[in-house]
Amino acid sequence: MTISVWRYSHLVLAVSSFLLLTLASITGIILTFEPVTQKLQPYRVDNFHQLTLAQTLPGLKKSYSEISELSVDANQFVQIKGSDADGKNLTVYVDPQTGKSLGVPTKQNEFFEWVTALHRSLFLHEAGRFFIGLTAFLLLLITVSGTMLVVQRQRGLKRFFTRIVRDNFAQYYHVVLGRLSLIPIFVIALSGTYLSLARFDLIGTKKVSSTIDFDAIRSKPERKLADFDVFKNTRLADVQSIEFPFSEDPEEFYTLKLNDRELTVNQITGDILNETKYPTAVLLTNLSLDLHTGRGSVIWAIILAIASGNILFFIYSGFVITWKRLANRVKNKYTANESRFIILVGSENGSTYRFAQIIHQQLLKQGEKSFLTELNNYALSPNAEYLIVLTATYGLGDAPTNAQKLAALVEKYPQKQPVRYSVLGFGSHAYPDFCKFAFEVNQLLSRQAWAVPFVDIHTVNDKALDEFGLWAEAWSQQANIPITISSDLLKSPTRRLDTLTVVNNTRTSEPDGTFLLQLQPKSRQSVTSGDLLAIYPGNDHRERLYSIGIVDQAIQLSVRLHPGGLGSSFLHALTPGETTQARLVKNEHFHFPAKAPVVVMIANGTGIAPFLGMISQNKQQTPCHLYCGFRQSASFGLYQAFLTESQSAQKLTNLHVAYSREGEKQYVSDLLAKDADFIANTLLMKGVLMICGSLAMQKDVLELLESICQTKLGQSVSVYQSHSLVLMDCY
Ligand SMILES: Cc1cc2nc3c(=O)[nH]c(=O)nc-3n(C[C@H](O)[C@H](O)[C@H](O)COP(=O)(O)O)c2cc1C
Repeated sequence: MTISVWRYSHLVLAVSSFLLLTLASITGIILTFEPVTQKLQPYRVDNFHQLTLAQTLPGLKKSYSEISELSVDANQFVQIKGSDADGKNLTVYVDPQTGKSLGVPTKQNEFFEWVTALHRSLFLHEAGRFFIGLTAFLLLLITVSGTMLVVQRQRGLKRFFTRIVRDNFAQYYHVVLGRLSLIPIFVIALSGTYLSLARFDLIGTKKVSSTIDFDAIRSKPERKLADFDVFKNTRLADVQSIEFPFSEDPEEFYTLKLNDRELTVNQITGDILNETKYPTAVLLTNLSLDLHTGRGSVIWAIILAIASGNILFFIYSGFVITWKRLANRVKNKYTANESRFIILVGSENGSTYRFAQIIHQQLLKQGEKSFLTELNNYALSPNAEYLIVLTATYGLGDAPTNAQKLAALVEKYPQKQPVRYSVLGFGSHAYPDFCKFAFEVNQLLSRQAWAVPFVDIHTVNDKALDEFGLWAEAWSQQANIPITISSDLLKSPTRRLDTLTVVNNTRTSEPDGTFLLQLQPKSRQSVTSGDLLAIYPGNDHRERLYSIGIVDQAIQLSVRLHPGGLGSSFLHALTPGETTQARLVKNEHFHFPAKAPVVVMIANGTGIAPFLGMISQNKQQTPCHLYCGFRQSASFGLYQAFLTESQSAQKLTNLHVAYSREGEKQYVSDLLAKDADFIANTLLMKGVLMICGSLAMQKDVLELLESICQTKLGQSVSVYQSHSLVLMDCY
């Protein structure tokens, strides 16, 4: 069963019962004070549980001239009805050992009486009782569906009580308190339902009345009450009530209503004249009353009050959660057919929509036609040029509910024109399959003939605004459409620029125009290979990002000069000793893995930059294999000496180079295909593959990795991506 079935049932049940549930909870909380206040009355004797009828009845009979009935209530207060020496009727609480009067019972407090009537029947008699019974039943179903949701959220029954990942206040405490009060709420709901069924005689609670053989009643041997076996063996704690005989006639008898049976006892001989066990339904009704009202135990009454308070919180937090989800419903200005930008969202709890809205609104503000919808609404979009997918991951690395149909729809509706796609995954490292569904979507799109990779897949951990900002910058740079994430959304609104001094610039005239630039930040920076350097060549919003490697304690960039290119021309012109302003951006997901047994680096062109730094910093000599591709051997010349030296220093284990325009005319993916077994083994032993370079190379490599993973490991590459064993930083 999917998560949505439980979620929708939970919601529908909650919506249909919340008014009565609120009323029942409030009145329920008030009513739990009744047993607590009653228990505080001084009518209970200390050794109540040890007393037998043989120890108590003779004394009581002596103390009162006539007793018609003795009863023991849920508070274990003993009450007798009878008359005193003057023949005056009395009803008193007594000490069952001494017969001493302890007090006169008072009528139920009027306020409690009023609240009880409201709680039980809404002052509507039978109709009200029916609705209250129905509410108890709905609460039972809500508890069951809620339990299933927690099981799914926690990924199995075994992990039911393990740590809960904090999403937002309402959601977090809805689950935390739900788990804690699950049992008391279940008991409240089940006992309430049972009591209602019993009230409407839908459960056989009729007691079978006893028949007595009057001819068999003996009047000898006469015994004292204290010697009656049945009285010796019956504890006061097991008694509900005792009816005393009217007169001394042997045909008049004691009727003992115990907790589980009814006995009639000969008043002269102590013989048991009849014994009737109560049906199970009656016992269950009594148990339900104890459990539902907390009448027997102060501690249980307090637990019930807390659980009822929690029900009120669930009603509130449930509405907040639903409100947030509904608030994300989108009203589009343009249709999907006419829009140039299609933004598709996969979200379970709605937060991803907030991010999608930022992009959507920015595009609209700039006069672009943008259409925002959920992934399940994927369709043909004849004017689409850009497709942006923002999606969360749920369950065991699964699709959110509103994205489950995507794969089928993409197969069914291939776009007719090329569309540039970019996927942004939202997830949390608290789950083992980090952003798995986003990687799957990326994989799915990469297989479509019409889909052109535009910006490398990015991920956002725990809704981190800076990670979202990083993707937005990359996308905006690539599309040349300024997307500014407003200062109130990004926590670090003002860009803090660092001053960097140019240490070296090779400014080579390599055939493909590649050069190496080394920069030294003025202030000490915690920067490492794989991080990014953002430059602002035009001193305006236009930002260019470069992957950096740390070589000889300086920041090293590998840049290809594009004729007329804004960023590359700016960097190419920098001369040693000159200073420039730039921003260092942490790029945690592409750092050299601290614990991997082996690292395979895959690059083409200037994508080698971060790897040069990682190799240079590989002092612990983690086995490193570099697969890189260039157009011709001259392009590789820039790095050759460094890499040979690193091999001798055992910072680099193996080097594989492909040239696309010389010799065998190979691509980096051809080198990998030859070493398919090695690649599969690397993943198997939890080694890490890192890919940096062009998106076209990334697409080829991912296709190859998918087939290697499928054939040799029986898994999709997205599984390894989601476990951070395949890391990518492509552009
Ligand atoms: C029950 C549950 C399961 C989740 N499973 C995963 C998961 O397998 N992988 C992951 O990266 N994130 C997982 N997440 C985290 C969400 O994907 C992340 O919080 C996301 O930002 C939520 O987006 P939304 O509010 O739009 O649904 C899970 C969250 C919840 C509540």
